[in-house]
Amino acid sequence: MESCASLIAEQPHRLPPLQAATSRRRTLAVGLIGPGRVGSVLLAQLRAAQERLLRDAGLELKLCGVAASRRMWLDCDDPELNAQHDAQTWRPTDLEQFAAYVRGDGQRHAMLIDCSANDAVASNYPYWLAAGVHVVTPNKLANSGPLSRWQAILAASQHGARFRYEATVCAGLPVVQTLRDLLDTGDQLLSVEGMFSGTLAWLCCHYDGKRPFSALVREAHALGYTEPDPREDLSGIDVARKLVILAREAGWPMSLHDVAVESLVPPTLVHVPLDEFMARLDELDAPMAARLAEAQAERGVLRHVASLDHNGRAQVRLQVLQASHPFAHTRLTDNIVQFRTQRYRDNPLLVQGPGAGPEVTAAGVFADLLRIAESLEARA
Ligand SMILES: NC(=O)C1=CN([C@@H]2O[C@H](COP(=O)(O)OP(=O)(O)OC[C@H]3O[C@@H](n4cnc5c(N)ncnc54)[C@H](O)[C@@H]3O)[C@@H](O)[C@H]2O)C=CC1
Ligand SMILES: N[C@@H](CC=O)C(=O)O
Repeated sequence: MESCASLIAEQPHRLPPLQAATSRRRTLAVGLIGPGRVGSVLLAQLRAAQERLLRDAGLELKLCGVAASRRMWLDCDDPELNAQHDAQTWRPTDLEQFAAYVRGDGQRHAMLIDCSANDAVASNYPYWLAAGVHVVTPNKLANSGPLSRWQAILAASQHGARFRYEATVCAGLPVVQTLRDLLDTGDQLLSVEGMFSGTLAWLCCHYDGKRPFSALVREAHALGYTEPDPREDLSGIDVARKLVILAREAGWPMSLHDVAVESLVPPTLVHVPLDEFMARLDELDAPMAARLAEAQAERGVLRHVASLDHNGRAQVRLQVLQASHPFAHTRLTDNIVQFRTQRYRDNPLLVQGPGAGPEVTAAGVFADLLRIAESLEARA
């Protein structure tokens, strides 16, 4: 990855018939942090949509910069600068400088998209929002981390700049927005139950004893379903974060330590470096074979299930479900979220579909960008 131009390569796209020119032309300067599996797909999606958005919606997306953990590239969208070698070579990552560059003189609309899984990046959100820069992210650490930081982010987003994070829960599925709509229209959340891990859903569907569990984890990692460190998925922490995000959305001041989590990571592998964990993945095979045998003896299936209720009870665990259970028939990376509310007390509201993978996650982030863009006033 040497140049920004190569990070956001041209994508083929079909154009719909020309529509009326827009009366509300807006420019949105965008900086992307974390061009990994999700971030690089998002860049391709944005690049592919740029011309259509300008023509059909009057929205000019200016892709101003990309920052990875050690290197950043600025001026991505400036053809004149792109033609000059120097402007396109990387420089060491400095997020303060990066944010200032994307924000510009403060007169234009600006947005930072955090596609990292990094806590230090999330710590910047209150400052970026306070400086008028919109923030969109699939990174769960801000919403499920320290309560005081999350409250600082909410406070900073009350003054104009907006913060959106739909893809933090079940990737591209409309889960956060569905809950927001229920609450904003006066409903009350009673409980949430479901399957919130695309990785664990995929592993449970594929694990029938023919291939070792470790081989399937490696495949899920290669497919981009797992977190950068798959222990986040296997330990149940990633799902616990999603429960905390939904609980806080409902106004319940919950934290990670309030969630009872069953981990599938053997204690001997919890603290080893990621490389060593991946090399020793086969240590998961015997305990998982025992869990599968238990499920088969009960004529059931293994499913990774989580729940949260209005009394603050929250848990994440691997369960044996009978074939008659609605969660037993999910496919591939399917997530299910079952909201029980005052209105949907007897017959819960369900959201279901693929809950992991770079394409669907990037699209969830992109949709957040568009919702913010819809609310922007005309400004060059
Ligand atoms: N893969 C999926 O299906 C889903 C992922 N997510 C979230 O999306 C985010 C990205 O996931 P992946 O793309 O799979 O991860 P990844 O590991 O492929 O990419 C992460 C990127 O962040 C960059 N990065 C790390 N620390 C940084 C720092 N301090 N400053 C700037 N950049 C930094 C890395 O260089 C890398 O490019 C994570 O927060 C993950 O939880 C959310 C929903 C679904
Ligand atoms: N690793 C996560 C990705 C989405 O949050 C999962 O598998 O659900």
